[in-house]
Amino acid sequence: MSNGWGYADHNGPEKWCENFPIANGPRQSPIDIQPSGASYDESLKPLKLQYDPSTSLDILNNGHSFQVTFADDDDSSTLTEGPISGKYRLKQFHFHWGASDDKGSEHTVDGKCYPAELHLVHWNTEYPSFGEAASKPDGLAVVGVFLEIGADNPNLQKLLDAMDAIKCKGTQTSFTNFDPTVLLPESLDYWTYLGSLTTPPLLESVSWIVCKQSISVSLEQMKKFRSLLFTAEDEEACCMVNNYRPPQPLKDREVRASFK
Ligand SMILES: NS(=O)(=O)c1ccc(NC(=S)OCCc2ccsc2)cc1
Ligand SMILES: [Zn+2]
Repeated sequence: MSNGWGYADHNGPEKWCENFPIANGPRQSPIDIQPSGASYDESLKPLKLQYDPSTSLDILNNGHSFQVTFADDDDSSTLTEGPISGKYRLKQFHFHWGASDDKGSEHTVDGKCYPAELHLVHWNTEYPSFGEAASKPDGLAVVGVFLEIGADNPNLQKLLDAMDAIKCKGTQTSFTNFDPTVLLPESLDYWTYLGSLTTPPLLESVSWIVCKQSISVSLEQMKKFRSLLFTAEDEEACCMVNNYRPPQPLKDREVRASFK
């Protein structure tokens, strides 16, 4: 791929294996979650998410999605309990979404796609940094939350209001005092399985934690997501939509449920 990976026909998910052969590995993400095939595990603990809003730093259009980055130089914003051991620090959150409401999520549930999916990315403090953790089988933990078309979600509004400032690839702006807890659903029941980053470098280092309950997003709010561009200011504009990888083979993995 001449100009790096993306989501177009010439550089999208079907082509990633050319530069990232792990794309065909044994624990790739996302997957189609089949609730009837998931086994309830009573040993799974409730998720413990403790976020300090003062750790939010900025919001960036990285040319693949937009992400809010957090200060991760201490244990102010962490994920503990749940299916993981130890303490994982929040590094960033971002979204994946579609050009229309019938697609956009990365994980699916019995083949159902959601219009968008939120990923809260954490790294294991057993390791010195995100970069180090990203190459370890237990290095990362990502909490996934589905967005479903419904009522306007006021908790998304601060993000959406920042979109005009990060329309183009490489643009960023300050994004302080934001508590990502407001983006979580009421119930934190979850499915969990061992997988990977869903974008290159597709490293197989992620404990996936996918919430069963979705959060709402309105049609107007989805249009705002779709107003972002994959492209930089000096390039021909290309709308940032369909920035999702389709489900990958489950292979020899189990999906566990924290709920009956
Ligand atoms: N969609 S995802 O949640 O699986 C996801 C999360 C993080 C990333 N990548 C990040 S944050 O990369 C930072 C740079 C890096 C360093 C070592 S490996 C990647 C890619 C995909
Ligand atoms: Zn993601």
